[in-house]
Amino acid sequence: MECLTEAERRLRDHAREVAQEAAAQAAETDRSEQYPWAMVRRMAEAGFMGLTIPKAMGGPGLSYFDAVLVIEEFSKACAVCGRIAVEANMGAVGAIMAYGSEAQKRIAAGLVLAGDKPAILITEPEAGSAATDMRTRAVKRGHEWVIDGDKTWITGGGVSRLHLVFARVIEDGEEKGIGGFIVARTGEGMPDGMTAERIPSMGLRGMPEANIALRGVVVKDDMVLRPPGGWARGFGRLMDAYNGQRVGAGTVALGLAAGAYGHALERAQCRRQFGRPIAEFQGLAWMLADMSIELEASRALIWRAARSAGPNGFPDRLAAAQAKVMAADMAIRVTNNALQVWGAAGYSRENPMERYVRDARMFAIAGGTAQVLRTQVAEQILGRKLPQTRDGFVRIAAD
Ligand SMILES: CC(C)(COP(=O)(O)OP(=O)(O)OC[C@H]1O[C@@H](n2cnc3c(N)ncnc32)[C@H](O)[C@@H]1OP(=O)(O)O)[C@@H](O)C(=O)NCCC(=O)NCCSC(=O)CCS(=O)O
Ligand SMILES: Cc1cc2nc3c(=O)[nH]c(=O)nc-3n(C[C@H](O)[C@H](O)[C@H](O)COP(=O)(O)OP(=O)(O)OC[C@H]3O[C@@H](n4cnc5c(N)ncnc54)[C@H](O)[C@@H]3O)c2cc1C
Repeated sequence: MECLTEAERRLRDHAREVAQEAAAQAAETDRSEQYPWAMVRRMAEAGFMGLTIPKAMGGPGLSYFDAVLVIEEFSKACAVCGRIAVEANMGAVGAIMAYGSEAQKRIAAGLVLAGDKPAILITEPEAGSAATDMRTRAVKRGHEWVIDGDKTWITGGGVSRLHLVFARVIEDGEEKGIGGFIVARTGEGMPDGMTAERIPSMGLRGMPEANIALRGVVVKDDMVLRPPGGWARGFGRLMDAYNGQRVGAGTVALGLAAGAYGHALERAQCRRQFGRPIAEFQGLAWMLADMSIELEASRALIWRAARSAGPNGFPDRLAAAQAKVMAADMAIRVTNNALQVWGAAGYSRENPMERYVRDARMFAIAGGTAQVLRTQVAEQILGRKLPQTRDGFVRIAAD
């Protein structure tokens, strides 16, 4: 029941083949907590970085659905590589390809096709779920902008070259809305005014997460990303693009859960207790059955969301949120049960099950928590805003 075209199947099989190399280095990447540079070079050579970059910009111009097929294969093998494939095809690069000037698109395409995984800087210490409370400011000064603020939990902070910084736009002394600012690293160090401090994390340890301080970062006017509709609608249009990354993050959750399930299925058939394979015990057989059902359901929602890319070229907001919530919650259950199938051996750091469990935990937090995304789903199906501030409904009533 795959319903893939011949080209899609070929792409998926190619990714599956290269992902075997990612599998071989996944344990060492986790142990060393080092970004897998060699594997990223391999992914770039094989054409998996910048799949969604249009042909006019030197990319293959593939779809979000094609990217999803690739991300799932890498995530089964090494979830860090899966996340790299997400940010090299969605999120910041998607926003720049949709809204950027020719020059901006060329810069982004050049970096990503050469192997860069861009970073998206939204979250702040006091503005996580409430991202619109961000305090980072970009103040217009002549033909340039000066950015000051603090971002946190920035994936790839310190290794990414291309940064898309979300900031409050201050023009003529007035606040206009939230916009995107492109900051690219040209030399070895961080861009002037930007510093990264690594945050030790539970899973996906080969991917640096960082606090990023922005102190007087200067961005030329031609590196400002101007989504259609003006600054007042800037955040919403940037989030349109971000829906692509939500689908990508859900795909990593799906892929790593599928990887853990594959190991559990094998183990259940070769491990024997009471003189027979443990798969014969109904308690485990039903656990495996539930895992397969949840995986197929998640894949169906992810594929539907990836294929939903509307006229703006991005996946549908409701479909993306539904798919991400389902995949994130599912991955926690499936990886945990897969470890259970392995018994004590699953608890050992000498096999990948405990890594899958740690790696799965982030997807119900990052990219919109499972709670916040449920509210987004509710808003879409009810067709009404559900304000989260205490005075939100009072304000709506007053309008
Ligand atoms: C959107 C929230 C921050 C809630 O904040 P507000 O209640 O202040 O905002 P809203 O009024 O709901 O929205 C403002 C504006 O944006 C539009 N919008 C919001 N979400 C979307 C969306 N998904 N798609 C399209 N448009 C969207 C909304 O319609 C309004 O537009 P107008 O002004 O009316 O035009 C909060 O709900 C939220 O999403 N919080 C989560 C923040 C988040 O996802 N952060 C991700 C950081 S990056 C990351 O984690 C990377 C991890 S990885 O990829 O693994
Ligand atoms: C591994 C990882 C990678 C990340 N990468 C990036 C990145 O590259 N770029 C970036 O900008 N950010 C990134 N983030 C940050 C991520 O987007 C935020 O962690 C997320 O949006 C939640 O914010 P918070 O952690 O501050 O939690 P909070 O917003 O403080 O939430 C704490 C708890 O309260 C709940 N909660 C909050 N508000 C509500 C509400 N209205 N209704 C119900 N429950 C609510 C949440 O669900 C959560 O359980 C990353 C985070 C992680 C863990």
